[in-house]
Amino acid sequence: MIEAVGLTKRYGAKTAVHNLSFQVRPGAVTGFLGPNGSGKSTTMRMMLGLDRPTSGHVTIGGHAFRSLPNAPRQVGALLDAKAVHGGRSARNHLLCLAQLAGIPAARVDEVLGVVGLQDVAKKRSNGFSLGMGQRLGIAAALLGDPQVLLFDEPVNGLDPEGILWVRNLMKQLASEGRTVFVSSHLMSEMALTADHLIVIGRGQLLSDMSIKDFISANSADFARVRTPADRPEEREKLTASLTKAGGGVMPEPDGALRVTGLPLSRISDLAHASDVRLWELSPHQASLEEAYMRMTQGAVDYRSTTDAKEGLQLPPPGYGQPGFEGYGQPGHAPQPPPEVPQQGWYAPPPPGQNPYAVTPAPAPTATPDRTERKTSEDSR
Ligand SMILES: Nc1ncnc2c1ncn2[C@@H]1O[C@H](COP(=O)(O)OP(=O)(O)OP(=O)(O)O)[C@@H](O)[C@H]1O
Repeated sequence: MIEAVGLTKRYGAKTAVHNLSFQVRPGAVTGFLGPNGSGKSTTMRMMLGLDRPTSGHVTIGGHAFRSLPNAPRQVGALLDAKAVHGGRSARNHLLCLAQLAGIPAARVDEVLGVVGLQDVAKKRSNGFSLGMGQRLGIAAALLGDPQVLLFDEPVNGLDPEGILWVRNLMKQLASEGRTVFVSSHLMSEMALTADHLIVIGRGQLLSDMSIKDFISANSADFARVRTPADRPEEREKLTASLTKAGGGVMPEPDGALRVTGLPLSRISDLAHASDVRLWELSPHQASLEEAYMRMTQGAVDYRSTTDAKEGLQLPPPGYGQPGFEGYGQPGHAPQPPPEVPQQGWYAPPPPGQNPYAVTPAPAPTATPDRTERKTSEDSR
């Protein structure tokens, strides 16, 4: 198990990680998500003893990484796949690592086979593609057959077959009872791979729960209802009936109705009782990506200047605020979205509390330029 307690890292005036506390349990794949610059790599580096926390601590199996006896046999990590000596062959690179950790050479050939690099094992790694480099990094992480594995963007540069392979590998490692902690920006992939999610924004914990709970806590499920296009009066009759029954009703641009607060069966019964025919009645469940966008909307440092909100619907006034009673109230005209402490495009806020909607995070200054990384104890 990995445990972070009050973990904080400051680089001069810059707070990269602020008071993070969470546990990563064995037997599951835990996804580590957050916008660019939110502190994921910094957190992982502190886990691996590559950066020293300013305050707080992080332990693996109850020990700080630096005091773990024979750490490579207990913890394997892929942080930066390019961190290899390009003049060495894949096999020699792994042999060096194995010798340093007292791991038998036979294990090197074993992991080369596991990651599918056996045919290029004798080739210099500076001729490797991005995907081959990732596979070599994963082989290095697996070398000591460790119980705890950390992967920073493991599918970066992999083709679809490679991505599927990594997904199955992570799941298999977790099913063997290992602790698997993996960061990624690929939400669709995370949704298929991870059981549990830890989400951070601007160095602070935003969420720590199962994927299923995360999606339901950060999405507004609704039903799409469509009545015959040539009978607007049926649409109005149904809107009145659904609203009277306590549902929220909002028209969609294509003529359908977006209904919240009523189960599908109730919508169907109300339509039947009002003598309204339905051409469509379908549930809409948010994807992990939608839920993630809502959760992190106030914690994104870098955004395009082009208008990515095109095509997104404006939420009705009060949406996501305590006391909001649904769509379809009389006189509901689209209003500008509530203030969020960022510029850029807007996605509707989560139904629950968004920490950034209430208390803007202490804003560590964002510097896309990382030239200052050369400072202090950055030992990479
Ligand atoms: N050695 C350093 N010196 C100064 N600032 C740093 C250093 N390392 C990280 N930072 C800053 O800390 C913040 C967090 O960076 P980090 O690389 O941990 O984020 P991340 O979530 O991994 O980002 P990405 O998803 O883009 O990889 C960033 O603003 C970054 O510029």
